[in-house]
Amino acid sequence: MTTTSTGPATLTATDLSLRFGGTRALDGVSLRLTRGVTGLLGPNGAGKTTLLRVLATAVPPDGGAFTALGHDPGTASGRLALRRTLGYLPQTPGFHPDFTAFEFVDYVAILKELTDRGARLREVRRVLEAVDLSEVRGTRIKRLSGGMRQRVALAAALVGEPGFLVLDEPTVGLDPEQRMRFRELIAQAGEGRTVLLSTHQTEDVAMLCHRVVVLAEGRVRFEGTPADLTARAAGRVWSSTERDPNALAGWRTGTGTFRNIGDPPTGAELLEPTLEDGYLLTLDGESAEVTA
Ligand SMILES: Nc1ncnc2c1ncn2[C@@H]1O[C@H](COP(=O)(O)OP(=O)(O)OP(=O)(O)O)[C@@H](O)[C@H]1O
Repeated sequence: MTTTSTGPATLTATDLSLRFGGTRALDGVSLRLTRGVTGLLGPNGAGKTTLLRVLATAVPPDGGAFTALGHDPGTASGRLALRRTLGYLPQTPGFHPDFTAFEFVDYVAILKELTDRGARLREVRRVLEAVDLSEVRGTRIKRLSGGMRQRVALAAALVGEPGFLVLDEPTVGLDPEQRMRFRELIAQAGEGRTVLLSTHQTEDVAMLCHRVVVLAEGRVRFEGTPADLTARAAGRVWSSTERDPNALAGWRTGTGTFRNIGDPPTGAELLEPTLEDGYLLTLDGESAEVTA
């Protein structure tokens, strides 16, 4: 399922910063995106949503600049051009619960300036079909399950074939089967498009992203391939029968042994690293949340 497309930069951001009072939500973020799905990982409060909102032109940065798909949102015309090719799935999509799935997506299509009624209705049907919601398109959103609502939000983001898709934790709250289905949809969306996907699920990144950015305290801690992030943990994951006090983090696994990350003692039984291990080590264990 992993998207492999690379190539020239479609988005380049330089030194983006944004403060909320005394909080530096973004503190000099520079990054480069290409076509395909890039994962954005980071602990709570790292600045992921803020970065996505800036890149989706929902809020201007205090400092720094970016261009996306050749458009400069620092100018009024560039901002408009970028918005016309943008699909944004925010963390809390603002549904009107009494709208049906069709009415909501149609409403978004109108906002996206699809003014020809026939073409617009065809496009709404197309995106609802793409996310497998054709059968419930006449159902009110308040009666849909959480997973279906997420798919309505994705359909709305896909209206008008955007070249740049910004997805803020789209798989949160989904059961494993729905999450798998959603990953397939995002992988399809990533073919030929630039997709930035914020998530807390390291498996989302391992299974579907060709690049990954790790953000912490408003700064980029890592930018590269999922394989590079995993490789950071090579030789730094080991098993033990008791909790190892020298480990940066350690947790008891289902088999009763401990999985530790950090600097292993001599003779330790090394384990195959995962992307999550590489991610936790990148955060240096400081703000990593490890749930066994
Ligand atoms: N509108 C706001 N007003 C004040 N502070 C804000 C605002 N939005 C974000 N922040 C602060 O900026 C920092 C980054 O928040 P942000 O929501 O971008 O993090 P996040 O990585 O998306 O977190 P999470 O994983 O919990 O969604 C946090 O300290 C947050 O409290």
